[in-house]
Amino acid sequence: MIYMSEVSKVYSNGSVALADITVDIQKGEFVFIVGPSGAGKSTFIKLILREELPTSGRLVVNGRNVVEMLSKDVPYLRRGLGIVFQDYRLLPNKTVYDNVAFAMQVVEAPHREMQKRVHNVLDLVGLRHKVRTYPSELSGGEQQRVAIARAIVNNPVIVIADEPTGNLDPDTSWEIMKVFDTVNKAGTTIIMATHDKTVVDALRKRVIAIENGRIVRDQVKGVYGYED
Ligand SMILES: Nc1ncnc2c1ncn2[C@@H]1O[C@H](COP(=O)(O)OP(=O)(O)OP(=O)(O)O)[C@@H](O)[C@H]1O
Repeated sequence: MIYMSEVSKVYSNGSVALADITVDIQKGEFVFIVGPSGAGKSTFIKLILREELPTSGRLVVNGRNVVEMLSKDVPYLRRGLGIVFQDYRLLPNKTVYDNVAFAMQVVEAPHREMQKRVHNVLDLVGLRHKVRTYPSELSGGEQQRVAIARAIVNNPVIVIADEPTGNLDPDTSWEIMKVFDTVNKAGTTIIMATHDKTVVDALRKRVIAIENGRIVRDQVKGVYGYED
């Protein structure tokens, strides 16, 4: 699903964000990316999304060679990827329904199919009753559930989440993690960068630890491994 071979990323200011990363993530896996601030976690995610290109190395995402990909093919890559951010990034002037539907309009889905699918994913995240609500009228946890609904509405093969529980209290974080677990059990690969020790230690999923741009640990039923 995701294959990196000897991938390095040096930003134009000379900052070495990733060095010699080799990793293989299979379909259906749930992977936590952990490590200290500045270790390279966000850069790892940006390479998968092709927001940044590796300086060297090979990178294949969902069967596509990301390094040699033409710019015009990037939207096809991104259609197979769902993305969830720490700060939700919902459109404030659109309802819950429209925030989720918008992701399907972009790919020109037929109207009926869209309605059905949007209601289905809002059911899955437990927010069917909030379809007409605006983001400002929702709690942080509810906003994040809308963001997850939006990320999965087009049936992506991989969902990538960058600190999705970073702004949430522990109880709400658990609810969000349950939603991710349900999405994963339905077969979607999940890659999540996080500083949430409680969540990582409780779920015992694969843990990849990055420090100074290098993978220092890759555990099958891993733990967070840091004190913060
Ligand atoms: N656009 C950029 N230009 C130059 N250097 C960058 C850029 N983005 C990140 N870096 C540097 O690359 C290194 C890795 O940063 P990255 O954001 O990937 O770390 P991180 O593990 O996600 O950190 P955090 O947990 O704080 O989000 C850091 O030294 C950072 O300063």
